Order: sequence, then C-alpha cells, then structure tokens
Amino acid sequence: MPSPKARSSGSGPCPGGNGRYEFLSLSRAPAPQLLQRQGSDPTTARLRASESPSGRRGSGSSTSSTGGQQLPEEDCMRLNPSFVGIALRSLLAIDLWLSKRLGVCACEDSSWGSVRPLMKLVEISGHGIPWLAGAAYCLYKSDSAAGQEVMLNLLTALVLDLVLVGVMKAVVQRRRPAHNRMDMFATFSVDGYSFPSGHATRAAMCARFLLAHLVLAAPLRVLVLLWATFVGFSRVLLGRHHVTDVAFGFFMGYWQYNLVEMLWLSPVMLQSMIGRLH
Ligand SMILES: CC(C)=CCC/C(C)=C/COP(=O)(O)O
Repeated sequence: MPSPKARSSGSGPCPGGNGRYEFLSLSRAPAPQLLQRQGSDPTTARLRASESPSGRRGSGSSTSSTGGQQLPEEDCMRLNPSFVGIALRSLLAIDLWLSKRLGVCACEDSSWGSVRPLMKLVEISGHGIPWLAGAAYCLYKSDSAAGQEVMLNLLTALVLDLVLVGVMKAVVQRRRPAHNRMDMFATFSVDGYSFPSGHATRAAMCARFLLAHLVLAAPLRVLVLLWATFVGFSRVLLGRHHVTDVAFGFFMGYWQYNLVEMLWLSPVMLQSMIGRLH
C-alpha cells in the first residue's frame, strides 16, 4: 500500500488556487502531462485519452461507424454514460469545488486565516487522544458501577471508531484536499487519507453517546449538538476534508453508535469476562 503521506500535500505553503484538481474541458484536449499523470490509472488514462480528438484518431482496433467516421467502441460507450455515472461525477465535481471554496482557514494567509488557531482548538476538541484520555480518566475516577459501565463502553466505542475509520480510509484511499496542510498532531498513517473524516465520525458518535447516557439540561444538550456540528464544519474550513468526507463521517458516526448499543458491555458480561481472566 502506498504511503498516504507521500501522496499528501505535506506541510509546505498553502497551494491555494494551484491545487491538484484540474477540471478537464469536454471540448478541449487535456495537456499531455495531465494525461501522463492520470496514466497511473490505466482505465482513467484511456478514457481521458479518448476525450481528446488526437486520442480518438489513433486508439483501438475495434470500431463502430458514426456519420461516416470510425469511432472506437470505448468512445461509443462514453457517449452513453449511465445516469448514475453522470450524477456521481457531478457530485464529485461539486464536492471538490465547494470544499475548495469553503477551505477559508486552510492556512494563515487564507481569507479567514486569522481564525485558524480557533479552528485548531475545535479540531483538538474532537481529536481521539483527549477523548480516550478523558474516558479513561473518568473510568478510573468513577466510584459507581453505572458510571464505570458507561465510561468503559465509551472507551470501547472510541477504539471501535478508530478501527472502523482506519479500515475505511485504507480501503477508499481518497487524498486530502490539495489545499490542506498536514500539520495535525498525533495521527496514524491512514490519517493521510481523507474519507471519511474521523473527527466527524467521533463527533457524531460521541454526541449521540453523551445525549443518551448523561443527564444533561436542555441548553447543554443543544451545546453538544452544536459542538458536533462545528467539529465537522471546521474540518472543511481548515481544508482538512472534502464536504462529502464530513457528511459521510457524520452518517457513519451516527450508525456506529447503534453498533455500540448492540455490543453494549453490561456489568454481568464484564464480571464473566474478568472471571475468565482469573
Ligand atoms: C492518535 C489517535 C488516538 C487518533 C487520531 C485522530 C485523528 C488525527 C483522526 C483524523 O481525523 P480526520 O480524519 O477528521 O482528519
């Protein structure tokens, strides 16, 4: 598996408008070096090449006739792309465009660069380490069985979240936005990848967990929801993620909580597990 860090933009200056996202005009041939770069994926390279008139001229032996002109079969297939394919490509293009527009705190000289330190505080509030440390501390300090049960399950949920997000990132391997500066503290190697946002999954899951298991007054419940939303939103503002990474992260975190409820470790179960250890 290639190292995601090697593919990431690193900690250099914010690339701004000089990102990796080149949108290919349908009516214009892409630059040769662009074709070469996309050539790492043979299918994409072939499809891109077939978008160029020169690419059309020379490619393929299997042809079909259109208005007297011989076109390769693969081009004919591209003329009838499925609705789902068009919808997905459009969604992806909107996602890239919107994420770039919203990445206003991606670096100090971005339009909202002055609030970057505040956004980084929000980032820390949703980071795995403070949550793991906090849950472990509360578990240690808790003197009631109910409190210990809740904290132990929160710890389990946090570990489960790290594992599921890590697996998902390793499978999907989506790059972080080009304007992101990889200056996050304490990351795993898979955190070089973007999809889904681990902060968003954790925020959604923990918010549901806290709302379900802590007796909180209404203003505090609202605060928890606002915090979770803001953690997700700050990922895009910081340029760390695309909008879809965060949207899917919220969705995944929401469902992860259901999994936590299903796997809930009860005192009886814990007793028998501890008993088996002795
Ligand atoms: C080192 C530990 C315990 C957790 C890593 C937390 C982390 C840095 C997740 C990445 O989140 P995003 O996917 O939202 O950038």
